[in-house]
Amino acid sequence: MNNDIETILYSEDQLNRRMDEIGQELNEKYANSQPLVVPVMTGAMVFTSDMLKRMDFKLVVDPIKVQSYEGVTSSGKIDLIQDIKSDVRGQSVILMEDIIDTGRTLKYLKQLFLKRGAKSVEICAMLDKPSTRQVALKGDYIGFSAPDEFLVGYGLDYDGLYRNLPYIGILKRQVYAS
Ligand SMILES: O=P(O)(O)OC[C@H]1O[C@H](OP(=O)(O)OP(=O)(O)O)[C@H](O)[C@@H]1O
Ligand SMILES: Nc1nc2[nH]cnc2c(=O)[nH]1
Repeated sequence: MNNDIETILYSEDQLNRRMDEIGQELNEKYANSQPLVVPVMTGAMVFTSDMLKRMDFKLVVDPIKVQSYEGVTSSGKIDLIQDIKSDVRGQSVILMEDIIDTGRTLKYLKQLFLKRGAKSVEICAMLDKPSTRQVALKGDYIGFSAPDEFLVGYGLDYDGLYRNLPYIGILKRQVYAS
């Protein structure tokens, strides 16, 4: 285990097993449609690439990049850094995320796509922290309900680091308190 990690919360095996289940749900729901899958970069990169291998329906992938965190705190302001290329009018959109925390990022993106004319917008996230929600936002496909801790690994970063860990763990406080 990486030295900066306090505890592993979700092992690679647990993540894979849960993704198999979510994949089945998505395959049932989207069997006869062709959704636009939108990974919210950069955090959703690892989760999305693993989930895509479990999706057996026709789909198009078009990433979007937003940012709102400075260190371990939400700035409360969403910066749209790189937009999607597709026209979403009449499309079913699946937003892919590593984590829902305050809910601000996904609320902003869901509203943005609905305003642009998407037929539907669903949310698929590996983690959800319901206890830290600041705005009303519900995920449609959720891997795990997580505690109020700063988590890293499997796409989740602190200061750009730890995204490549194959598991999700709690970052030691001394790493970001120093
Ligand atoms: O529910 P919220 O409080 O809005 O938090 C969730 C967002 O925070 C992280 O992104 P971040 O802004 O750190 O950028 P990143 O994807 O590049 O890691 C994460 O990937 C989500 O997009
Ligand atoms: N790395 C990381 N990014 C986040 N963005 C919102 N919550 C979190 C979290 O717990 N960890």
